[in-house]
Amino acid sequence: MSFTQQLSQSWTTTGSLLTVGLDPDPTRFPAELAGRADRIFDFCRGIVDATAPYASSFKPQIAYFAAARAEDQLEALCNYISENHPGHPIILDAKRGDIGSTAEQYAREAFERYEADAVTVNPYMGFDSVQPYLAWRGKGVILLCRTSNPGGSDLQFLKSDGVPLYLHVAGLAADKWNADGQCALVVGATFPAELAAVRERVGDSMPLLIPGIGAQGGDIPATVAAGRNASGTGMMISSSRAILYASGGEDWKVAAAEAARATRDAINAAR
Ligand SMILES: O=C(O)c1cc(=O)[nH]c(=O)n1[C@@H]1O[C@H](COP(=O)(O)O)[C@@H](O)[C@H]1O
Repeated sequence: MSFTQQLSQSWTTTGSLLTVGLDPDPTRFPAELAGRADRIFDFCRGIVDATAPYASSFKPQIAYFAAARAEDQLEALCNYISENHPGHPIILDAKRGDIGSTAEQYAREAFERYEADAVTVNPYMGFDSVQPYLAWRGKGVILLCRTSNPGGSDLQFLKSDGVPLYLHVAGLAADKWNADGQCALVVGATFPAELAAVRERVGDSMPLLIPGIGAQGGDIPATVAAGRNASGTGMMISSSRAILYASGGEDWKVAAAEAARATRDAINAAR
């Protein structure tokens, strides 16, 4: 089954458009995990099991694992999610971008080493830098379009032929690069007007990964109104810190579950 099909199925079976972002920062872990060799894996496993009933996918952020020399724990986590929550696709947030020969290695890293279902990719270097990911048939390739951070405007809002760069990216993804239906786009919840413009440009079938709710302050009703497709789906609405660190105490799993449930419900109330 392709990533897009997995995602649609997961939206239906879980009744949730929430993606739980896995950005494990050991300085914010609960005291009970102190001193454990595999504490990054243990923390993420606790979060995954607690939030799976309220989420449709998981998005591990590779930098948190690599910075802690914990890529082995990311591998173990991806295996754990596939085995224990097989209906929840894994989106590896890596934001890679490089010439084709190097991109081939990044694609192997995402799809062979970590067995991710989709990966985030920076499209700035053009089609030959994206093609090696698309060569993995059925895998999702999620291209940065209008990112959630304020500095994203520095380049993404520059106009060419009267059209901002982020809409050129949306157009390329929709019209030229999506021959096998593998493309999706990242658009921040912090920019609902641009989110609406991207949805209008790409139509109903392209999934949008939407970070920026929770810790970055994006408005959930405005996000859903701008980003949903005609069936009220089409969105992976992602939250990391607001769920992961809902409590730093003994109740960390219960608090994460409650934050995920509340976020799912707020999204569904706006659909
Ligand atoms: O690709 C992403 O996931 C991403 C794109 C973007 O435009 N903004 C953004 O915040 N992200 C990621 O989404 C997560 C947001 O985390 P929280 O702000 O804690 O929910 C981080 O892992 C970011 O790297």
